[in-house]
Amino acid sequence: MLLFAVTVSALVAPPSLLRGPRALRSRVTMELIEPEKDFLIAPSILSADFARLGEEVVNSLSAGADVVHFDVMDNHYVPNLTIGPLVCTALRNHGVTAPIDVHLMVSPVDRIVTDFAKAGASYITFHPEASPHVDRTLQLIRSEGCKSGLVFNPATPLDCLKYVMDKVDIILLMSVNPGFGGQAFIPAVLDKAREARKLIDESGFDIRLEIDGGVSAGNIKEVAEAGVDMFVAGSAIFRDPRTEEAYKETIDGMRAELAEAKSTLVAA
Ligand SMILES: O=C(CO)[C@@H](O)[C@H](O)COP(=O)(O)O
Repeated sequence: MLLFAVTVSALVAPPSLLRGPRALRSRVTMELIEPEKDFLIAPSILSADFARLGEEVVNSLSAGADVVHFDVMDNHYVPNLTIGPLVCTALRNHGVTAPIDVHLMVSPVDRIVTDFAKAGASYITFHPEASPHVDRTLQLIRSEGCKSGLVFNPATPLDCLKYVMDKVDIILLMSVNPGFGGQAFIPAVLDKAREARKLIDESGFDIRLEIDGGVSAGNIKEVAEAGVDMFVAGSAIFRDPRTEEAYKETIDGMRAELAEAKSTLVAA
């Protein structure tokens, strides 16, 4: 399993961030340091209680989550409308220091990238169908000091990846059709995960393989064994009772399954 290396260049604030306030600048650069773990768990705040968002995010992180998954929907690229850069800034101002993984389900993409970088995004991912110039958008994200990534819907092939492998830090496979939480996992995506894992390993680049949709303690082991190392889970984590203890129980259950997956992977 590949881990991200933290490079010196990744820690240097790009010119656009240097225009921002000093406090924000140091927070943003700090959050580019990824947790040194084989597997990352990223609760999707789409299923959080938005009336208590700061508290919900802090509880999920205290419960053992690694990354905050931040779903941005525009009611154009996907049939739902959620949150933007102001909410990302609000989470940073609330004291959230974990990496924020911004999943853009918006079209067009480019004009919102800088705003999210300034708001404290750590990763920014987008759908290739939503940007006419995929290579340029990936470069833009990195030039803003964030880790860049592409998102593939369940029926979207990975074809374009081979041309931009050197420009992605993360590949996100949707295991549901984007737009809503609480949908059932689409098993055909497991084959795509194996395909993506092969591409990553053959490329030699440090690239995370993330999955999003219908992930729970019940299927996370199988997903990890297919080569995934970053797991978004919304409704499996943010559910009643909405307490840190309940979130910890769920995340601990996922980690136990991941430990088993790791044994299988090491033995193979
Ligand atoms: O991006 C999306 C949906 O478009 C996801 O992040 C969902 O929010 C995941 O929710 P669950 O399927 O885990 O409930």
